Amino acid sequence: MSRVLCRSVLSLRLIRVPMARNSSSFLIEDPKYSFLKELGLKEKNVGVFNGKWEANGPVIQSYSPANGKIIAEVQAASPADYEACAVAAQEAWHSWAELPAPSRGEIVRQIGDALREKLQPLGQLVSLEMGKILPEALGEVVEYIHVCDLALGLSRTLPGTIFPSERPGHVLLEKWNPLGAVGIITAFNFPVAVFGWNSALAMVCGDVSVWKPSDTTPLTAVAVTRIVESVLEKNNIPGAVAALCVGGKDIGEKIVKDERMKLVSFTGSTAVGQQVGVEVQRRFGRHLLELGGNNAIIVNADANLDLLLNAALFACAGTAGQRCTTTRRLLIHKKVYSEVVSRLSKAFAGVVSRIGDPLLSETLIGPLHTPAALEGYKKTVAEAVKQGGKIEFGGKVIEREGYFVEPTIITGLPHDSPLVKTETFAPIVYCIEIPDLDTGIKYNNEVEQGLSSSVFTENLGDIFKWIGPHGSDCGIVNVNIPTNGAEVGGAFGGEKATGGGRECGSDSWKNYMRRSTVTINYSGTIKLAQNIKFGDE
Ligand SMILES: NC(=O)c1ccc[n+]([C@@H]2O[C@H](COP(=O)([O-])OP(=O)(O)OC[C@H]3O[C@@H](n4cnc5c(N)ncnc54)[C@H](O)[C@@H]3O)[C@@H](O)[C@H]2O)c1
Repeated sequence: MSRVLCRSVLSLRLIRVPMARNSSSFLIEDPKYSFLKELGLKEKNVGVFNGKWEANGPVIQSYSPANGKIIAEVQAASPADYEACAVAAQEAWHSWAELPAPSRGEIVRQIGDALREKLQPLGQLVSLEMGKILPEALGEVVEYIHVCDLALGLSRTLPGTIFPSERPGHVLLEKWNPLGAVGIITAFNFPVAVFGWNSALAMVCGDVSVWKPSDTTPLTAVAVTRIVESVLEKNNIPGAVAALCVGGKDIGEKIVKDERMKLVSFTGSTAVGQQVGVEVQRRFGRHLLELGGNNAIIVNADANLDLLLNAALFACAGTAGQRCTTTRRLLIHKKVYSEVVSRLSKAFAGVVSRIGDPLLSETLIGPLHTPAALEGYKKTVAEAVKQGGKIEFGGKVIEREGYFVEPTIITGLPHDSPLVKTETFAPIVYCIEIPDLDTGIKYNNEVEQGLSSSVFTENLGDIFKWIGPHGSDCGIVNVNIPTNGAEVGGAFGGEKATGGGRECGSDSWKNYMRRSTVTINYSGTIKLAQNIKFGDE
């Protein structure tokens, strides 16, 4: 319910206007934000890159959620601009796919280095435009750098298996080839990393991409694309290998329906992802879905509570609850329930004074991203109270400029209430008492989403139960760490309504390639498999 409301209010934020005449009040002109110019951003930016920067669509004003002020403007894509991107990307694919994978890896390595050079200003931009605190924003850029490193190694190790053939004089092997053009649609909350996860692997696999970022983080997308462009240009590679198409739902829908986009990698809400999945399937395209989460930590009776509380503070309140992996449910053993709720409330109280401007070093929690998210938070808190929930801590919007709320702990709601089973993208955690681990696992698994989960325990047997067939049904199954903060290397993604996609590590490269099973006969005679005799031979 709150998601629907969020979406309708969000659209109010996307004020599409003619280019503003008097733009002197834009934050980009404030020397405090000089890092924006270090990234090549201006008051008015072009949001479409197809090898050339040209856009004819509506103008989007990008706001800082910390103060509601306009940072700068970005001209988004028109339908014709999208078409130009798709055509240019396809054209660029021919030469890109012919480059040996290690040469493509070398380009991705250089992108990693170019990101290292711009780490600080790019992190600052993410912090200003998305609202996460600077250390987390820098971490997000570092994730892109790490995935470039991973992709570089992959470019020299992309496998292909040879199987023993049952036929003499035959070779049976698997050959992996690039897909072609890939559409990448990303969410607001990881405006750099999620593109990086997809782009770096897709590039070494020999694919080109058309990226449609969230229309509330368009400046970050322009800055990232400029960094990638600088490397492509230096190496005489067509820019459309990494095309950018800033836009809203309209451009997203074009990508989803476009048969030229062999894979659509979509990161966002479950509601939109479900439509995307169905539409892409309708044309028998491939999809990679990274959707919503409703993540739980189980606190066992024997949990190390110091460790748990340290983890839970970041997991529940960090990023103002705007990670897909944020902990939204704490399933706490009855023996330690009261202690955990009381100590967590104290920990939350300790960070309230450190909610504020995400660019300041003392800040631990920044704002929500939009006024719509603020409304979603208020609505969920009000509904929880109406349904008999108790606000143990927080529950209020902070009266100051920007979209700030208190991290919130709610007790007293049934484990299976619709509110508890819904992802509200804000720092709200429900505490639920459990009699034992089995019940905790049952509650963990009863929500529609299946992204991340964690148990805090010192018991080896419980750990193996948790990671086994009757344990957590999520894609990420942690022990004694928060549900959030994944590292590059392991596959990232979730089951059920989280979409089933995997990115960023392990064998997720397979998403970006097609597999051919090849049988080569060098025997000089035709032999059928299974020794079948056909005709009179
Ligand atoms: N599982 C993951 O890896 C992961 C990572 C980050 C965020 N998320 C999820 O994303 C959500 C928050 O992000 P959001 O608010 O930006 O999500 P959203 O679903 O509102 O938007 C995501 C993207 O889809 C585009 N879009 C909207 N309608 C579309 C349509 N009909 N067709 C194609 N594209 C369309 C948007 O413009 C945006 O670029 C949360 O649910 C969060 O859990 C998941």
